Amino acid sequence: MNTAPVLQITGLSGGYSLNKPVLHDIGLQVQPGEMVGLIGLNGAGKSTTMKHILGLMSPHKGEITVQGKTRSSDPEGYHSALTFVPESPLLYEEMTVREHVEFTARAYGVERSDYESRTGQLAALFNMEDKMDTLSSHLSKGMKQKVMIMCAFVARPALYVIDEPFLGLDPLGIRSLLDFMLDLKKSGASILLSSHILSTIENYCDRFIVLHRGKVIAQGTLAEMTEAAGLRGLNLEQLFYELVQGGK
Ligand SMILES: Nc1ncnc2c1ncn2[C@@H]1O[C@H](COP(=O)(O)OP(=O)(O)OP(=O)(O)O)[C@@H](O)[C@H]1O
Repeated sequence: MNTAPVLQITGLSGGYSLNKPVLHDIGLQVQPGEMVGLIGLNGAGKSTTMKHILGLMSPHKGEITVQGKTRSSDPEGYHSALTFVPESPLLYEEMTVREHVEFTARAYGVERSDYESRTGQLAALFNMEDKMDTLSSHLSKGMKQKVMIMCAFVARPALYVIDEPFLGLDPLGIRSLLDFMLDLKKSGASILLSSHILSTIENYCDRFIVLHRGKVIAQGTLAEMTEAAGLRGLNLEQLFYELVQGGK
């Protein structure tokens, strides 16, 4: 069956100044119900790609569509079709955990009953039930990251963009997050996930995109990428090492 991609990036070049692009002709897709791992060394361009998807930066060239919409053709439809977990938590110090989650739910037009059941489920899943009425400034680093995750998951958009979510999470939190993402995927959601923890994401992502110095140097399933590189049998970490060392 030929399905339309939820996220499609075509010929994207972009960066922080016009005369110094960081991304060079990026092309990638994420299909419905797919979890795709975006991997690359520090500075490869993963967060910059995500900032372009979120509309925090404008492409120098190329196009990004989410469910067939661009930011310029349908800004509201585009933005309501995705949520984001940033690499570092960004919270309002004077707001409680519950207020953050409620604020996000309202922004995404989540029904009250859905908000209540999802919040209860997420609080239990991430072991945050006794912190729901705590000010964010009184939370630990890992708990702050959990608030960002709960905010992204209280809405049910078509696409979740998740930037290195595991840092700071305890082992139970990491497992809960991975299992929750698998459930979302089964329900048809699409996930673009960046992480350096390759041994963890190897078993969870359907496909991978390898970014190196702002270019896509490989993409596909692990089997497809190892086959294409003539390196069958390697695990993701071994293949990644070979690809980026070879690209030096
Ligand atoms: N605010 C900024 N202003 C100017 N250049 C930036 C800015 N943020 C990132 N860069 C540059 O853009 C390039 C890509 O950085 P980016 O943050 O996208 O990398 P990344 O793949 O997410 O890395 P990491 O794994 O360290 O998070 C780097 O060369 C970096 O120096």
